[in-house]
Amino acid sequence: MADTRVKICGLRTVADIEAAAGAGASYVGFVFFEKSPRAVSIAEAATLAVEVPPGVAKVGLVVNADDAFLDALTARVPLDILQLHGSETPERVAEVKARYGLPVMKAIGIADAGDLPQIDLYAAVADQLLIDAKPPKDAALPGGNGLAFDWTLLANRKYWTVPWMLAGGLTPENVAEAVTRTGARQVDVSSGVEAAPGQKDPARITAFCEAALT
Ligand SMILES: O=C(O)c1ccccc1NCC(=O)[C@H](O)[C@H](O)COP(=O)(O)O
Repeated sequence: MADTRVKICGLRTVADIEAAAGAGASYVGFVFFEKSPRAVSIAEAATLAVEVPPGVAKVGLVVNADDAFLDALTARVPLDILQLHGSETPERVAEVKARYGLPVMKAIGIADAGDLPQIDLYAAVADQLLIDAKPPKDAALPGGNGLAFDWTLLANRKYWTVPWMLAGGLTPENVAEAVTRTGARQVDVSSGVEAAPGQKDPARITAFCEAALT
């Protein structure tokens, strides 16, 4: 799977960035959602962004963010991609893309076949899609819950008109199987490479990248 691309999400320290970039990740994600154990402030992300080597894309993850927040974020942090991880409509995705001039990745939660039509809807407006597990109804977080969805739902629809990433409950132990089953060319992980919520484990980051990239 030498051409697979990896995103490590929820980085909070320089050591996290070094581990992700050193292991061959193509994307690093910063979470701007206060309730998350992985949350960083705009000021913290501005400091971290400087440490990201060229060639590694900096992704800013927001949840139903308004223009005031996005104005402040994009003014301070040199992001390469905005990841919209809330209930943003296709119209809002198009608006964000036009206003900030950055590629937009829309996260889509999947629990069953009834969720699949959303993928085509958002593929028409987003630059990339992140196909993730739908959070449980009582979940505190809209993502980063370490839950996988039924990968066979994607088995007959491997390709959309825009690039996509597989996310949700991926780990060093299951990522190779997930790639084989879904045909994903890009994978995203957060809790699967942590020692505790919000605390990345460099050894698990390395193991995840090795499993996904070799
Ligand atoms: O990670 C979070 O804390 C988070 C908070 C709010 C919205 C989204 C969040 N994470 C989204 C991601 O991009 C995760 O990497 C993705 O959901 C997969 O997470 P996991 O199942 O823990 O690998």
